[in-house]
Amino acid sequence: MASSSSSSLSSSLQQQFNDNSENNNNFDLLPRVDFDKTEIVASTKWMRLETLSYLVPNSNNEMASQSPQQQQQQQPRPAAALRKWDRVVRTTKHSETSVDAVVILATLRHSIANSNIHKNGSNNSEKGDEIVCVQQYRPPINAFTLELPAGLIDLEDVTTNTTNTANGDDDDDNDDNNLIQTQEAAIKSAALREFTEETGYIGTISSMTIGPLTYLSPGLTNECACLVKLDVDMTHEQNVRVYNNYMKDISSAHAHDDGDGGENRCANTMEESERERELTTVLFPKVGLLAALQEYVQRKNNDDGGRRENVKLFTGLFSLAVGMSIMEEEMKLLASSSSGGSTTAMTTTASTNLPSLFSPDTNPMLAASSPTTTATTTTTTDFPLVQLQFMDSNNNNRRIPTKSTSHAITSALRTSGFVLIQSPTLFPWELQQRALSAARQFLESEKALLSNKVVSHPSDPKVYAMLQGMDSVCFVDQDDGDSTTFTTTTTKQHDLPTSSLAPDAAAAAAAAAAISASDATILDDLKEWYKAMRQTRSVLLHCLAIGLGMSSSSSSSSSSDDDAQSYFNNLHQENNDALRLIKYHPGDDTTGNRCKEHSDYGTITLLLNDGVAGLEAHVNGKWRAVPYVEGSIVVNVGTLLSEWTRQELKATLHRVAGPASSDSCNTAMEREALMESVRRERISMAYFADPDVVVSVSLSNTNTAAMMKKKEDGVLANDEKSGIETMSVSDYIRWRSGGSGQDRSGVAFTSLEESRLGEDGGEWGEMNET
Ligand SMILES: O=C(O)CCC(=O)C(=O)O
Ligand SMILES: [Fe+2]
Repeated sequence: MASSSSSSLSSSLQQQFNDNSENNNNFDLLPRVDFDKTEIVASTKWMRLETLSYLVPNSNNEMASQSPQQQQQQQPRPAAALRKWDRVVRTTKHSETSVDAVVILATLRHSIANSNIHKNGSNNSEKGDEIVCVQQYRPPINAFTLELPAGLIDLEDVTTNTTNTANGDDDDDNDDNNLIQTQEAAIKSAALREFTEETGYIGTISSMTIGPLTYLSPGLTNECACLVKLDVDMTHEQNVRVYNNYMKDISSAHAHDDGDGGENRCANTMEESERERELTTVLFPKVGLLAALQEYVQRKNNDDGGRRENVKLFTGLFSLAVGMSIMEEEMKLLASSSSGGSTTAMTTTASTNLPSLFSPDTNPMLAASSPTTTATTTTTTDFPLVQLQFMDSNNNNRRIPTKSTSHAITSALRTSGFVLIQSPTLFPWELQQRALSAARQFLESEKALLSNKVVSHPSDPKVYAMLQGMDSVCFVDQDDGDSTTFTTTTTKQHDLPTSSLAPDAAAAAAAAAAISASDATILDDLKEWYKAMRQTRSVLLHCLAIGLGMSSSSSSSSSSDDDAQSYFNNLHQENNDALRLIKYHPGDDTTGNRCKEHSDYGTITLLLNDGVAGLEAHVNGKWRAVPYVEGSIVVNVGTLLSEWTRQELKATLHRVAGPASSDSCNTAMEREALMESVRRERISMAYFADPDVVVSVSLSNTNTAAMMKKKEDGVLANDEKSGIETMSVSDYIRWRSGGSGQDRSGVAFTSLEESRLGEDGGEWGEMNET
């Protein structure tokens, strides 16, 4: 930039600069500090305030653009101007260029524990890696901060390592090498020590890398640090212990405030100074780090179970998270463009999200008291990913979705009927993995298979089980939806007895007994997921009421919040929701579809799967792969909600593709990718939100209405004119579930089948279940 400035400096001045500068001797082009002129303004045990004198070259550009003659003709002018600058220096600093501190980026490698499951008995095989952060009180800002663990480098680190590496050789090159090695060793030992002191974990150096010297706030101080990357090996006994304590803390925090998150106080390894700083460890998922941080900060600053904490972010951590989120977006775009999404328009990209992060009035981290107005949406326009964000609320523990979250979700459900959502608060990655693992274990447990809790699907290559209920969530016996039940029991009394849908405590106990006591945690994990999904359903229905403009006013008064909250949720008070656990068997070329095309029949469906590809939705005349994004779940609309909204929200056909659905593959490679996932087992969990059975619904779908009419014609007095357009939800569910309605087996219809059934009256027995 100032490439010609050296020519304007007299050689004596230049010499003076060189002599006076303790460092940067070889960088002629910089303004130079005259360290001899440094005034010490104030000094304490830890810090010094100094006023520096430095020289700035004059008018570089002007001089450079002139010819040598022009330059000679000009009046001599001072080549440089003297300037002052105040700075803070740590008294612990050894020299102008020595490193003050280490900052530690430590990854909890559950993935490493994976390959060693048998060694330590840890069963976190499904868990995603986590970043270790610390929260502590920082007096200068009178707030808590979330930071990467860090520590000052002690003189001890350097001297210990100097003696270790000194070899008596007085060769200059060797001295330099020794110095570098010494510094490196000092940095490593400081990083390992500080990390364990602050977090209790033992860092390993399998992927240890040391970054260059970086400057933390160069306008203020010459303080500098090296970033050290560490792994936390989760086969290490101490690490497992610290982690288990942390998880215990989290779940007791859960039990206490029904909230989320928790901290590990690591009391046993803590030094007095750390205790005074109220230092705690907090783990965040590596994938989705930015959203998780945002949510944590927002929650802490609002009301975390009655305790507001005023938490701020360390710049380095925030920058890291932004960088990682940019990378995640890039990867997602790559993934969706290479997995059949090539025909999908991709208009929303990471770059469009970033401005909102930096705008004080939209960013919850910058202005914790203002609600966010911009949702973070990514991936494709067909299947956007929305991070659920909530408004500030002084209503204890009530989560009010922001307008932008609500509009992003509603808009996706209007367009494709599908949306991906992420919320580390409502359904953290850790819980997802626990639930999937519990589902797998349940579906494979012999007792469950012997009981009628788990059944094989009559045509698709899968087994499934249903979990239902309110206070005592339990498994539902699966009989085969006896088709005769419907025709023989149909009367004018349309509403199903509530008890058949909400099993009682005795049934719950019986179901629980069906799996042995040692399997109790399986049931607990599944119930936890069920409850998380019930909360998520409630939030989503709140979003939809806001997004569809169902609240009475647009002001953010609590009454309109209540209106929107209850608009759809009031129709879901009986808790008829059901969670279906599904295991698709490993297939081959002869496997048909893993789940034939259908639309869901209820309000909304919340889908979690284990990442094995296959879910496809029929959007704009084409089958498109619904992307899998770690940490997110898929939401889609059922027919009832679609009907309620006069088809404003789309109940989109979807399927789990097998070899029979190669129409979605554009290339041989895509087909091979599909086959690769077909050959793998696939676990998914579909949470169906269903309305109360007493609700009536007007069906505008003529095929459905015609079908209903014909069905009723067969049983009831033949009345061609009445009851065609309206039926109760119970009738509708009964119709869609192929009989009794009790087992919610989820009979699926293609639109083709609906019309065929409409024409000829149809046969319940011909319908396939999803
Ligand atoms: O397994 C899946 O991913 C989808 C299942 C599904 O659509 C259903 O059960 O309704
Ligand atoms: Fe479905």
